[in-house]
Amino acid sequence: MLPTINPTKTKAWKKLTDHFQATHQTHMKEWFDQDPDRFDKFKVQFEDILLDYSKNRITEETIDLLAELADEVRLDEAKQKMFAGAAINATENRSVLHVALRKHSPGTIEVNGKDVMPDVHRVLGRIKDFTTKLHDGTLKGYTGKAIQHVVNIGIGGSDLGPFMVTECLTPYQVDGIQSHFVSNVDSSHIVNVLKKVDPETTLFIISSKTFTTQETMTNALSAKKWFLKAAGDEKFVKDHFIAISTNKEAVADFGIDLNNMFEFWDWVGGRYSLWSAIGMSIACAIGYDNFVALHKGAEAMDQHFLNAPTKENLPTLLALIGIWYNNFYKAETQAILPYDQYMHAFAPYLQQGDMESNGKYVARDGEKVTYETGPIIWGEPGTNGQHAFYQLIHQGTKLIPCDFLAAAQSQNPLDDHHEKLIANFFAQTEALMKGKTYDEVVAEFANSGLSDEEIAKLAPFKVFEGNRPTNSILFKKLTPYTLGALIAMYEHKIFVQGVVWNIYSFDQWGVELGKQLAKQILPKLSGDEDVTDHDASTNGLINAYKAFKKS
Ligand SMILES: O=P(O)(O)OC[C@H]1O[C@](O)(CO)[C@@H](O)[C@@H]1O
Repeated sequence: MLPTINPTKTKAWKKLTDHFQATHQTHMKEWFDQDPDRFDKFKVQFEDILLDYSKNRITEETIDLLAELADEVRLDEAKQKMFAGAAINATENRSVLHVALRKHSPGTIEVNGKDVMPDVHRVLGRIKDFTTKLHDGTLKGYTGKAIQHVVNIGIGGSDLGPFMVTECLTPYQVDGIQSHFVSNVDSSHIVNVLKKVDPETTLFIISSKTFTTQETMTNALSAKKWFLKAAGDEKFVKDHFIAISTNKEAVADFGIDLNNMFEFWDWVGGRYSLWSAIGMSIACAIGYDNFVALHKGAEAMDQHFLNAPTKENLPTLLALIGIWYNNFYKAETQAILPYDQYMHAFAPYLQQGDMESNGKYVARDGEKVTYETGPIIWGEPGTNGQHAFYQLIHQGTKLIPCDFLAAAQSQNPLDDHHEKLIANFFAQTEALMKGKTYDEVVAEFANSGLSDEEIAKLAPFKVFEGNRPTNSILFKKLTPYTLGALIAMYEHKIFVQGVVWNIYSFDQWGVELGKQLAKQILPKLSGDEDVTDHDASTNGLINAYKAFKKS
């Protein structure tokens, strides 16, 4: 169990509140002007990943006080507990061991007195055997043709992580294999995918921790029906359907041969499961060795997180800076802005990772918190975002801390595309920090031919306050290893924030009520009778739906 410590009652919190009052009106530009070493002071490099956090509204004292806060809430103890397999997910009485899934170095990790590592490596061995057969063409469909299409059917953590990684690592895709993902229960999703694949050469991976999730089970049944329409015999299902789950009975009930089931365990949270057999679709897409490289990057980040002091610790720094804005500046959101088209699914992935983990208003003692917890996560790849929502980041009324991410080496070098991309990244963070003063704007009008009066009218619209915070995360290349490290960095950032906010980051009770009510509403959508047993709005919507459907 993690201790219950209200962060707002710590000495550090009080000091941070005073420190905020003393510093929040200072423009970052002043700090840059005063200190030519500011970049060197506020940058950390871990292997090929550089974090520049100098363009934040912080001083060295801010970081000192945030580090004190981390100490007072006993962050180190919480880390040790997670890595040692303690049941820190107390509301479900479970360990939280995604770090065990990517542990390739020797050592044991025990859950209830049993070392989990042999099982982890046994399943990894099965993934290796399976994907080797897929890639050498010995995995055949019911007519003897080699498998060419891999369709992952899952949702939430059983989709977002594998989809994001597969997209990020598109350049590593194994020749001859095409990956597809189906998540939404909206039939358009599966119908569109099924149009692109051939039953003779398609493997369906049914990914669901519980194997009860409505969306996944509905899509899986539709896939099976579609397949049987072509194959004609249940005996062929075993050649085209595999299951990734913790629930053997449900997998068997669905009709999947248990030899085709790849297991994981209840100590793996859905949104932390891409490292487990849930990553089968990743290994199918990029090959087992690259899947292991992804693991190894994450494992290296795990060790860095566990051992590096706070001020050199990438996940911890990102977490504490996030707390500074969330709780003292009252920023409501956090933007994730990868300057990398292959990372287009990174922000949606982190939406679940972060918001399902830290979107909680109940503290570890069961009382309602009196302070802000998890931010709203959003974002799009640059430069597309620049032409959509950056106006608001630059000149809107809201403070939006942003993480900018990019690789120095392009996966597809072409003329000066990459230089232009990177120039935009650097320029945006510079503009957000510096802004543009009234005098600078007026000076730009020098040869415009406009009168002083016309200039004075226009100038206010062209002023940028600046002082808008960014983290810059620059890495050498988006390899499997580096991607693994980046994902683990964000996972641990989320962990640190949950520890400080005194909440349980590894349950997700907040998704249950909607699921329950959907089950109640479903049968009422058929039949002619008017529905009257919900609130007026819900009754009205159900009845309007039925009327539209009939008409
Ligand atoms: O893997 P499962 O059990 O189908 O669950 C899918 C997703 O549903 C949730 O339980 C809630 O949306 C997520 O936490 C999880 O990743």
